[in-house]
Amino acid sequence: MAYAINTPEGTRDRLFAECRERRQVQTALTTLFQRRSYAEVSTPEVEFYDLFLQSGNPMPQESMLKIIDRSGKIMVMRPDCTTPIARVAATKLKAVPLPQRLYYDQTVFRSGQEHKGGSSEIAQCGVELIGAAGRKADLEMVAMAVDALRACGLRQFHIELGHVGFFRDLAGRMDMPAEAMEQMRVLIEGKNFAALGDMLEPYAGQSASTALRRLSRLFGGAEVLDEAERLTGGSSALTYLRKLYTELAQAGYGAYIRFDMGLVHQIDYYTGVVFRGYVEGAGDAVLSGGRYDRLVEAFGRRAPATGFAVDVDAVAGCLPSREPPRVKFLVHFGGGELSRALKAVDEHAVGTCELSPCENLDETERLAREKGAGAVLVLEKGTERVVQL
Ligand SMILES: N[C@@H](Cc1c[nH]c[nH+]1)C(=O)O
Repeated sequence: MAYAINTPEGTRDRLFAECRERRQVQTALTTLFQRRSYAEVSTPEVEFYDLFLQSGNPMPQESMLKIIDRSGKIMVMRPDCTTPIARVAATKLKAVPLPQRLYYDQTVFRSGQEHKGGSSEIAQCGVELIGAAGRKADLEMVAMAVDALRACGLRQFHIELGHVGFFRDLAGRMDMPAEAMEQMRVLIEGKNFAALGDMLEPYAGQSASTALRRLSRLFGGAEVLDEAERLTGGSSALTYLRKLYTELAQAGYGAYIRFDMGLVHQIDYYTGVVFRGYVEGAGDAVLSGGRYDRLVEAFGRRAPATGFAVDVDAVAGCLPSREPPRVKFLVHFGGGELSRALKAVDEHAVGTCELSPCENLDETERLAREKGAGAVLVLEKGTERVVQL
């Protein structure tokens, strides 16, 4: 049977500039993470599906790429980095005192984005602060989210803060069946506010329903907290967000912070502050994270935690494209001249000088012209000369 020479749906080859920009973002992020005392961990690309079942199936099953191993067990291509790291923190790192600061530079695999032209392979660089509850840890994480995007070279971006307690509190005040509650969560997550309005129509008499219908408007600067307070009569989630904001603003992060009280992540392990990073003018979030205080416990160790992951390619796609280096020199070298030839390449700016594999100078000159190089450096019998083309 004829074999189609292409890659599976949702995957693609990435060449030159894309790889360079991806590497640039990864280096900027991992350098920052190390500077803040986060240590690198790496987990397998395949995990048992049961790992995600044990942690309460935090993500839709259909988004996981599955493989059956030789014994018939279901495995999944790592759909998330946080769950395996929670497993590691509760097992391999059990004896290591908390808090633990961990970072990763890994790929996650999520299917279902292909129809939107999205990729099922997502390069993520992220951090997890495990074993730290409360305000200071949340402040560290949100500030680092801002610093991470800044370190990548982005200027026009913001971090949207929300709190899962806000929605949970409102939903708890509603007299509504559990399935309707879940349907409502899905509509809010998809920012499908028209359908949410229709769905809440029969509940119009309940006071929390007015606030839920206004969720789409509870989005913007710190004034959103005032409006949310007016609508709901206040909640501990709002008080907490206000405290965080005051301290972030004092530290100079205020201009980067916005609020979205309708922020509900698709991943379901969050228990407190949640946030997303957006670049001005780009649609999808480039950073996502939040507090997850019960995930590590699902693997046997009580440890509140918070963290975030950056979508490396999404950030790279927002950076101004830079001219790739161009070859200016070819080095033509004779017998016994290999070390001098390599030294010449190494001394030139990266990507501007390369060895010629040709045996005679005419061929090297032809090759140099083809490549658009302006000159050939000839190293023979201890001598050196430059042939301009
Ligand atoms: N794992 C989450 C991000 C995150 C890291 N830590 C907490 N949340 C994601 O992929 O969206």
